[in-house]
Amino acid sequence: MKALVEIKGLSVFHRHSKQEILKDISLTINKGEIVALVGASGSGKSLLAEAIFHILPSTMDYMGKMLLQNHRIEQSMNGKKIVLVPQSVNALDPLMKIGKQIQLFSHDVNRIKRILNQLQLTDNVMSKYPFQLSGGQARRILVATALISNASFIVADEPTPGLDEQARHEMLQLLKSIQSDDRALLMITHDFQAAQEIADKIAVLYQGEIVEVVNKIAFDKEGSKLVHPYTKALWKALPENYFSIKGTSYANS
Ligand SMILES: Nc1ncnc2c1ncn2[C@@H]1O[C@H](COP(=O)(O)OP(=O)(O)OP(=O)(O)O)[C@@H](O)[C@H]1O
Ligand code: NI
Repeated sequence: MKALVEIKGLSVFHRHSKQEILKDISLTINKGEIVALVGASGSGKSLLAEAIFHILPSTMDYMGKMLLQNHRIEQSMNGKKIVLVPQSVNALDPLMKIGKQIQLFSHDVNRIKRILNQLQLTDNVMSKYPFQLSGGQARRILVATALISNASFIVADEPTPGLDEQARHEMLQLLKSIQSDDRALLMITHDFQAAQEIADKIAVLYQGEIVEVVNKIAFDKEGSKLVHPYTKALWKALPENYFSIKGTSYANS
């Protein structure tokens, strides 16, 4: 497989204290691959995305290499070769109608329609302002803009919260469809189940370090190939494992 994105020895730290929040992160994302980044709240998932896009908080800095097809990732690639679906729906411009915001990424009307429909959004969202959307609709618009773009690398920071079961399913299917193009996706998520559903590999971030990269194949019924205790805990917390009856216990211990 060909590497699309390579992150090598990335550290993110506070400028003043030099305290590291992300420590020596290395991760390769191949063409056509979906990689999920999972980890607890505050473990540094969003900062990783912010480092890639050169939008770290001004009090922070990074060291290390980030490459897209062997070229250093530059801020000028944002919204073009690489697109971030930010965690906060506040990222939508409150003063610009949705249609205009989408057209910043593409003018291909058919493509726009198809993707909006796949996300259960009707054309009339185009004439609305962000404040007229529900949280779930706003999140779907953010994802739609990324999918509508021609970016080869998409990072989606928590694309599923606030969606009902049907919308969540549609969202995951649509994210998965990126695979059929020559693109790659890094999906940042709390939702281990979503990661397991669509990702080819899952990188587990724990206290600022990637402690394990799990290939899809390791998700056998027993989760026996999982190494790190944190990954095992995430796996055990999945509903299907929590309720499976093994011997006399209810949890899969
Ligand atoms: N702008 C900022 N200024 C100072 N510290 C920050 C800033 N943004 C994040 N941090 C700190 O960096 C750490 C990692 O934050 P980050 O947002 O990357 O976590 P996360 O894994 O994305 O969490 P969540 O799942 O809640 O989104 C946290 O301890 C947070 O307090
Ligand atoms: Ni985050």
